[in-house]
Amino acid sequence: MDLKSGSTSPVLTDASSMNNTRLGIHSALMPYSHNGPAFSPTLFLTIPRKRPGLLDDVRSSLLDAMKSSSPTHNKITKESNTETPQSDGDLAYRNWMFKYPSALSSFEQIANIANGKRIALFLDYDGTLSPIVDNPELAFMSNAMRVAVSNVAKYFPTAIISGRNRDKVYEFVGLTELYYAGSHGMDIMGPVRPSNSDNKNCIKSIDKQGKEVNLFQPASEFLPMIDEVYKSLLEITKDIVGAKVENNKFCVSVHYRNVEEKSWNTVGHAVQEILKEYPRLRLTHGRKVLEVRPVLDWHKGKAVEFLLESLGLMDCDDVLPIYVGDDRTDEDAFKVLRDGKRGYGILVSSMPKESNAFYSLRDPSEVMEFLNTLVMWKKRSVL
Ligand SMILES: O=P(O)(O)OC[C@H]1O[C@H](O[C@H]2O[C@H](CO)[C@@H](O)[C@H](O)[C@H]2O)[C@H](O)[C@@H](O)[C@@H]1O
Repeated sequence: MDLKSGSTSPVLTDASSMNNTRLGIHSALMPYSHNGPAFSPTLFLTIPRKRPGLLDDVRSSLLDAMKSSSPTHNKITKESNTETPQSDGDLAYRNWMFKYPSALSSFEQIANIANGKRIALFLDYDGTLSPIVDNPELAFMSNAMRVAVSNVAKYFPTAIISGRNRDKVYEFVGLTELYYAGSHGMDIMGPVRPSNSDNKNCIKSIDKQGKEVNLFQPASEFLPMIDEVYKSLLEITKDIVGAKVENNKFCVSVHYRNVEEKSWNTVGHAVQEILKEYPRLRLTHGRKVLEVRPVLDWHKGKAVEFLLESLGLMDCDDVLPIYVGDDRTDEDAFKVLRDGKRGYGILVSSMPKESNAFYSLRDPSEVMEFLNTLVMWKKRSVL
């Protein structure tokens, strides 16, 4: 693969730095960017030096970030599997939807733009295909959702891009016809292409069906380090009631969803203590989860570009990538699509929040409806 100089910021997406310019005409109507994939000559980020004496600031800002990492885990309603907004919140949500219209009510607009184009679909897993639940081991997707994903994959190349261990997300989804990227895109199983044959991070492998595939693991050298950190995190958090550490192969998740709020500081502090020993690892945030990952210029947005390239869809004017996700880490993918003026990010959220996405869906049940609508539209258009 051709490694070109990177244009994507290595800094985690921050609402205040987002380009919120809402274009009168959707950027997907504009010509595609022909800049090619934004791969850095070196994948490593520059580690910013912290000024000494800022530890307290760092700690309190970590706690603030932990508090704002996910809407309060309100009771999940049986019908919609959503974290129900308050009634004030409803008004705020409706106002927010002017900026991020529903991908369902805007479907006709999306379909008009997609007309004559090949859609490539990228789906996050947790909070997008499966509802957010207290126990990450039980975050199953429904059978109806599985059927919807399977149907959509019959018409469009479809990939799941998750923060989880790739094997784990495959176990949850269980569909062989998809492409899978785990560890926030640091573990991609995709098709073999001549373009990736000379990339040192790519190896040919055989998938569970015996098909030759390409395995892209840009963080492979971090594997022993991540294992070590996983064990240390298990040890250091073992007395924090409700804390859960998950090994996601090239990153580690430290869940605090089930930890009493008064102990969140203890969780954050424990993770920071471990990280002091590992300057080549960094901390990012998900929904009530702290994630430890390599200081590597690689994220879900780069994974989208990598997959588009691997599928031979990268520099094609007639390809429309759509990425559906709910989390901060999905913002990297939304940003890549927005900055590249190629396609749509769809944010799954039942709460207003700033995003680089163009459209919104409220919860996984709306994601399923959107997937089914895409399939119906495609079926009609091929008649
Ligand atoms: O990229 P994703 O597929 O969205 O994965 C992100 C993280 O998802 C999981 O954690 C989240 O979902 C859990 C189950 O609903 C929930 O309990 C937790 O609070 C959420 O943060 C997963 O367990 C993590 O490893 C992923 O990184």
